[in-house]
Amino acid sequence: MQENIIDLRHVNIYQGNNLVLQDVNFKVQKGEFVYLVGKTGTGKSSLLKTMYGDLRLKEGDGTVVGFNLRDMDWKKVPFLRRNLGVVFQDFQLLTDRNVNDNLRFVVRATGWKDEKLMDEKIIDVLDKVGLKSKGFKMPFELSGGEQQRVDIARALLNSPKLILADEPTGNLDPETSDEIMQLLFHISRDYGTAIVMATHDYIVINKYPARTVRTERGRVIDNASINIT
Ligand SMILES: Nc1ncnc2c1ncn2[C@@H]1O[C@H](COP(=O)(O)OP(=O)(O)OP(=O)(O)O)[C@@H](O)[C@H]1O
Repeated sequence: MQENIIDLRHVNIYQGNNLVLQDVNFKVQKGEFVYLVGKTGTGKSSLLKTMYGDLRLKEGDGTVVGFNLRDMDWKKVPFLRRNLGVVFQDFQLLTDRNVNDNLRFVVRATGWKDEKLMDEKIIDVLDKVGLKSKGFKMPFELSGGEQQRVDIARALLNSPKLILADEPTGNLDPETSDEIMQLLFHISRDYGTAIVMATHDYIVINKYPARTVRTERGRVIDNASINIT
């Protein structure tokens, strides 16, 4: 049976009083990889924010990783966040501590108590992103690509069924973007993690084809042709 990791039905998304996207119908299944494209300001980030609980769902119905966004108490947002990973363009690592401590900060904040299990998990996610030997490095000692890998490792800490990535290759050179794409596709394929990735990078999409969804004139268009920009 197909498992919907995301299921939005007739959702209207607002920024303040402005309707940014209307009548959004969007489903993503287990392990699926989906690109989210669209001109700047058309609502890609707003759609992602709705799915990770940063924007409240006021109209329509939606479930993400089993959480009902419509009826969700704000207090439940941290629980939603524990069940999905978010990756940003600008990495957002804590600059005053090393990689291990960046990851430890997140596992502690999400309720882990057992130090040994925490250490094992940190080694596990660093291994998954190819950075097992870099745990003691400070963020400034890492390249942009390595910092993005740490950000992805952080997103993997709670073994999520879904990763939402907002332009994860936006700050990277083409070769490093390529490595990050290979890593994201590997995570999706081999761990069954659904990934929704907002991007402007058509070179990446052409090289790593997948279902593409576009925000345009207040709508979300599924299976969009990537040739129309
Ligand atoms: N915090 C906010 N308050 C008010 N309006 C906002 C806010 N954030 C975004 N908007 C508006 O909502 C609309 C959609 O913005 P959004 O950031 O979702 O677009 P986007 O497609 O992700 O753009 P980009 O490709 O530049 O990241 C834009 O008109 C933007 O100005």
